Amino acid sequence: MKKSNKAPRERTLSRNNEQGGNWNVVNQTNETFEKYYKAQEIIPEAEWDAFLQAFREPLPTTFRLTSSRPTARALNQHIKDVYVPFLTGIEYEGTKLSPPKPLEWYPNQLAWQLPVPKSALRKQENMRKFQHFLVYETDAGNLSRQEAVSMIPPLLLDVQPGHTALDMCAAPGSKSVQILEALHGHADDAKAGDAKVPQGLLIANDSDAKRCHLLVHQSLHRVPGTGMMVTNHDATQLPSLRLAKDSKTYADKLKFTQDEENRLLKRDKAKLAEEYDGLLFDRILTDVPCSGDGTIRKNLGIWGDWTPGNGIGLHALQLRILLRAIQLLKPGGRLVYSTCSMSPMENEAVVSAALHQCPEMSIVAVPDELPGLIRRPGMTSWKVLDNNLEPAPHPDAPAPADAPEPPSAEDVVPVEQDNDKQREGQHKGKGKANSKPHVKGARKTWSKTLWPAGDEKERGLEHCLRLYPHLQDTGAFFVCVLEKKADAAPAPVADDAAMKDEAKEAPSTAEKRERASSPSRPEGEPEAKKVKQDEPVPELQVESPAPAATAEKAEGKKEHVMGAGRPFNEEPYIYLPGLEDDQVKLIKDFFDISDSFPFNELLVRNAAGAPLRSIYLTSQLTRSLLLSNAYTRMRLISCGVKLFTRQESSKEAASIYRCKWRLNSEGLEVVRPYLGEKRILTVSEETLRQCMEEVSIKLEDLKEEGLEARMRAMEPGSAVLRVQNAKGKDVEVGEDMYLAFWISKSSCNLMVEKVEKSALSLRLYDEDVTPHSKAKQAASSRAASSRGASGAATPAQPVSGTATPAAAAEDSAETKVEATKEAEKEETGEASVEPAATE
Ligand SMILES: C[S@@+](CC[C@H](N)C(=O)[O-])C[C@H]1O[C@@H](n2cnc3c(N)ncnc32)[C@H](O)[C@@H]1O
Repeated sequence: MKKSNKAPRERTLSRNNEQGGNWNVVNQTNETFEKYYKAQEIIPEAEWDAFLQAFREPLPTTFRLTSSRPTARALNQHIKDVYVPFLTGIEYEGTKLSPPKPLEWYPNQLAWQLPVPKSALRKQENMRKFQHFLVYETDAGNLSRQEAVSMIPPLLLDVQPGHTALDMCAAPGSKSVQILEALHGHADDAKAGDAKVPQGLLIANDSDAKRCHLLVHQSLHRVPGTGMMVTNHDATQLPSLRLAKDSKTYADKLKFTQDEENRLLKRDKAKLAEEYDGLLFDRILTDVPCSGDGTIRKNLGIWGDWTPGNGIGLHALQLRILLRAIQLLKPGGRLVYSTCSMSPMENEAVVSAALHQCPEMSIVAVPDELPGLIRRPGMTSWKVLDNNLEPAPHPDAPAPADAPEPPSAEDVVPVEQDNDKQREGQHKGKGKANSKPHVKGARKTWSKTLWPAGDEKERGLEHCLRLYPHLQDTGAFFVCVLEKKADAAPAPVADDAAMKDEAKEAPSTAEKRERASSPSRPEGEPEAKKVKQDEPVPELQVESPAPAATAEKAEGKKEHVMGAGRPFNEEPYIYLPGLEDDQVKLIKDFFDISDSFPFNELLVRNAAGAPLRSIYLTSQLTRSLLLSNAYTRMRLISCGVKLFTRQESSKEAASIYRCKWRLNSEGLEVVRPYLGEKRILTVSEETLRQCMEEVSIKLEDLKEEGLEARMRAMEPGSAVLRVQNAKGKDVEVGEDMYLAFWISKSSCNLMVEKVEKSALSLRLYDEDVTPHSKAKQAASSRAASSRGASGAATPAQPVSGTATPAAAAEDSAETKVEATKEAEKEETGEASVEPAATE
């Protein structure tokens, strides 16, 4: 690992401004942190210095390729052929850099590590090309920048194509993307001629609605999945979804209406069980909100904020989330519990308490999975210490009157380990989670579940994985793989079926009952007993306010009420009547789509249920779910893949096009195996380059011989460009490349998002030849020359915590705000693809 040249215990907090000022320095020490973890003996004494020193080093840059994409292999080769030599020998802070190397434990070596922080990529002129490569390929969905340790939980989840998977706390979504990739299968495993919409299901859930939208636009849009749904629930109260046993139940339905939901409300359980199963999952990820001290290498503010109470405050919420996950897991199913924290209060204590309450669960030892990954065993004993590092008062022992109260989640702001924007100095914990001194009359006791039960060895707690920064130059992480006995009691039908439409109605009696008995048990209730399948968790040994309140407060939105009763204003998804719909019929005919395409799984998103702007595709299972549950009860934020968008054009131009629907790039992969040759144009690499360089090309200007005639012979409208075995400057794509295209009466153009086009250009030609990039370059040189002419002075030193405009611009690219905006434009019909040529 590269050692920093700076004073060992200080690091620049804010991004350096490009003019070279250092303006804020963090003291990277915290005596309580050190004493606490020493007392917990989380690391052998001999490793202590290396452990601590590693936390003070900046985190290397890591990224992984989208394994389900056909581009994965070629792109990996491109990195080896182009970027490894390019980065070899580059100097950073006076030291020659070692080039990127694959993470040896990552399957097929599709993940990479570069021993410089992300901020260095931004700052260093000679690394910019690589930085642009990362930004563009990320936006194009071909790679994800993600912390190395954060890649581990989804890998250990062992998701297989066809599984039903649930990600309980999913935003911003890097792990959901990995799960989706696994559901789709590795691109190399796909057989030629495979013409199948991938089956399987991922429900990615998060309690924060804004973060759910981020999840859709920043992450999931990169790996479009027909079996993908995003929901917005408090994970401790995630409703059990119904699944009709017989597809006849919904055969004629296009929408599950509120009336039907209300009718179901009146059914008794037995009748309901005759018709519906409760949906259970093969795989569940619980990457719970946590205090996040494992991210201290990038969240420098934690150095100042850290207290033992931060971890203790979230223990109750974490346990409730895990218990709800266990209820929703299929017998024989696998569950991964993970945090980016090191405190045993958030890790082993949570797992141990869940195992005690759920004897059908056990820890899976995974020593042979991810060979090459250096891990340390889970702890089998630990101490519960208050903020003064004194033993906390056990609830069974008489506590002195001045004993401190336990910290609660209200006082902690969880850290999101995959937030691209580093919270340097902005960690909001601010050390608030201090165990409060006892206030007369309002005494809270410490939860028993914080303490080891004494049988941690027998329960196999050492099979948990602890990842530490000095082992492989990563952040710290905790991962536990659990499985449910195959012969565990089968789940009864979802008994929360009686929940009413949360958007419009006051909570029903059933809801109130559910909430009262759900994992948010208020303090003072009796001891826990075995949790039964698919019932709200009845009794837990946890003490803290209801999670609905705690999680939101933890997110800093005190007025916001989570869960049932919270407003829900999303548009409904409604299925089209398949080939009975005129527009679907037209699309089938125009694109020559084969009869085997699942036309009944096409749906739209508007209350009228009409194909107005976009047409989506879901998997069969998603369709069954949507037709078995009111979407408001599911709190469905997003689902499926957008396949077709109506191309708006002037009235005059519109008369030219018989079919105004264009194929979306994101849906092309899904629909392509079903397309006949009618709308596919095979072109040369020269034509591809010409299309990349120009916004729109007049047909007579096409250089490829005979191409103009071929295009004129086609009906105007959406088409697909095929470049066979495309080769670029240094790269052999090795696959046929398919790109969305538009042919008008006298011109044509690619229908590919600007960023995706730039990514492709960089990969093929080693430069961005797109008009978008040329325009940007021209604008920046105009700006530079006008600055030169006006003799502008060096900008004033920015105040602490703000970034220079250049850094801010890079940031926004990195946090993909732009991508979000683009995606939103797509939603509103303002497509970010190059406009179709007008007539
Ligand atoms: C550690 S982050 C998850 C990171 C995510 N798995 C990833 O890889 O991108 C924790 C997430 O839990 C969410 N969260 C907090 N309380 C929750 C609750 N009660 N139910 C569901 N999600 C919750 C937060 O909004 C946050 O997005």
